[in-house]
Amino acid sequence: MSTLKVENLTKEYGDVIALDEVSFEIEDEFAVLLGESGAGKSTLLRCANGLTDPTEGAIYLDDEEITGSQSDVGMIFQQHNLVDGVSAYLNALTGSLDHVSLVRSLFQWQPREDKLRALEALETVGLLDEAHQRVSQMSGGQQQRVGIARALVQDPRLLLADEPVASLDPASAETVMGYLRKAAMEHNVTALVSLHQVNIAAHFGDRFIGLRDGEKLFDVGRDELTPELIDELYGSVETVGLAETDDGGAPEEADAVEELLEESRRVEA
Ligand SMILES: Nc1ncnc2c1ncn2[C@@H]1O[C@H](COP(=O)(O)OP(=O)(O)OP(=O)(O)O)[C@@H](O)[C@H]1O
Repeated sequence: MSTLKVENLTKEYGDVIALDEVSFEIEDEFAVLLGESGAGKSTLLRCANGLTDPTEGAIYLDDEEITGSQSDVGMIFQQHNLVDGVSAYLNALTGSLDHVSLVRSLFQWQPREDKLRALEALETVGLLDEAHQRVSQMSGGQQQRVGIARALVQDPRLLLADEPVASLDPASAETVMGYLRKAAMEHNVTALVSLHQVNIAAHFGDRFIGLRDGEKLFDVGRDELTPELIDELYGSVETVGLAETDDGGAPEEADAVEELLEESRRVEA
């Protein structure tokens, strides 16, 4: 159970305003950051992870201001950032490196509870049977699941993921997102995930925050994410490469999103 509060967050890089007074609060939710390239998604996640200092405003995790890298914030990257030559298990174990050094983890001189946590995390992402496989021999989707396990071993209060499935094929992307959501739910962790793929976002998110040119365009729940909002967020159809229907009506992806949303509402009803 955790609350992430983003308060009037502004980040400037010289003349570029990457984030402009963005505010929202998420609590025990699986929230998705949407927006086209350059909208400010990565900058917001970097501020939430303490990797970047805001120019103005602040981010709070359970009322404590985030000021610098925090061990209770787990981060999942697009390029898994794993150690290739070693097993999934040892990679997961490195999630607890705030407690002990890399050398100790490689020689497995690690507390028993950390080892158990690494195995439990691999089980959460469906990789317990592959624990001793080298990550270099795993698929991109499996590697990303190891990345999720590693973040879980940190025992985080907040999970952040920056385009975690951008480099995966659609089927693997769905699988990885399923495990990411399961990981957040099972561990009661608030999650903030940036995604390009609107259909995947609609399938997995509880909450959607749309950024455009560094400003918050919307902050809506599952029932309120409409094709019109998506259109407004991405501007022209060409911008996101969506196909327009023959009659010039709603883009095909917007229709697909609406269908997905209806389906998830039916399932929840
Ligand atoms: N270190 C930096 N120095 C200067 N400008 C930066 C830096 N990082 C980001 N920017 C600028 O800030 C704006 C927001 O970038 P950001 O990477 O947060 O967007 P994004 O939504 O994550 O885009 P993408 O989906 O392409 O990663 C962009 O105009 C970008 O060029």
